[in-house]
Amino acid sequence: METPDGKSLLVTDLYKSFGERQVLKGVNLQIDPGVLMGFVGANGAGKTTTMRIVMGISGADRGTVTFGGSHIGDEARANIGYMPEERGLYPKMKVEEQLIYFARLHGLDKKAAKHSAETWMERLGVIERRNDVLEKLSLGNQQRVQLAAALVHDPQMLILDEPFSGLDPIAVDVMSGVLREYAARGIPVMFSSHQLALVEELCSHVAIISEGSIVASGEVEQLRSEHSTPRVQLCGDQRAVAAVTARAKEMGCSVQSVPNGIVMEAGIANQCTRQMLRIAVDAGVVTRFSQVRPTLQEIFRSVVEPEHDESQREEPEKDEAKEDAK
Ligand SMILES: Nc1ncnc2c1ncn2[C@@H]1O[C@H](COP(=O)(O)OP(=O)(O)OP(=O)(O)O)[C@@H](O)[C@H]1O
Repeated sequence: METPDGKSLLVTDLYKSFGERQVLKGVNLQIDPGVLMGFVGANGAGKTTTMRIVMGISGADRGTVTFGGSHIGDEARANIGYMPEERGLYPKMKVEEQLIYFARLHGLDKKAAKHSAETWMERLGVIERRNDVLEKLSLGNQQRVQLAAALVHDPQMLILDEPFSGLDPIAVDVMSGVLREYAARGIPVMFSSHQLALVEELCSHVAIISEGSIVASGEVEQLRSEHSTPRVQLCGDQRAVAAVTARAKEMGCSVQSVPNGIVMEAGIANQCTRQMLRIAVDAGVVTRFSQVRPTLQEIFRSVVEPEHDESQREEPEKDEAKEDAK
């Protein structure tokens, strides 16, 4: 495999409307070499539209996309491994034949294409299905082949639209391992997902899109500190928990129950954490006293208003004349 030359993808101020409906309203993204970025947002927020514009499948009304500092064109896109949401393989073609075909399309010679196809079929656990037509495979296995098709040409960047949807836990591990490995090699990786816990576990960076605008982006750790209300968790026996709960309530501190304990907003509690701990220890047994870090789900909820979640609305009919059919 070639050494990547460290290119970044930069998306600047993308706008896109479908008819009267403005679906992208100034999307900005930067994915640097080695960054593994989760692209998250409610249904209809604009993830697929953004990725399709990057890949040249759909055109932007305004805005630019550069890769390695130059305006992105067909040549640069040929170096991107892309997994489209609608997938894009030939159902009646054999797995191996199909992978060799995609590798050849990207310029690999016959021998290199066969070698790469074999490597990825082996790595992704579909080598035994190499002579089966794609449609005979389970959906999860078809997705593994789809990933192989995005990787056979040794891309310099990965853009994957919901690569984890419908995968079993083993396939999730395989997919996660491959994405981590690419990022570790210095290749920028971006994928969309609704599985926030998975994104949180896997990604160094995250971008949250809501109603066509990026509402939060950056390193996951940085977002945690930017979007958190300081909170502390206290767990212990019933007496310890009851004593602290009573004191926290007296102080007007918001308290939430969790198994074997409580979480307090630290705004007030912070000033008297030692006092709280002493009250708990004096009253009973304390098994845990720690700061609570917000999950990606909580950050997501805090930046995406429920009314912006299109999954809670009626979905309007999509334009029949899909742009990619042009
Ligand atoms: N070709 C099209 N014609 C008309 N509207 C479209 C077209 N493509 C997308 N849209 C609309 O644009 C909005 C954004 O869609 P998009 O597929 O980018 O969202 P998404 O964030 O990927 O959603 P999901 O998580 O559900 O896949 C939606 O309201 C969708 O209905």
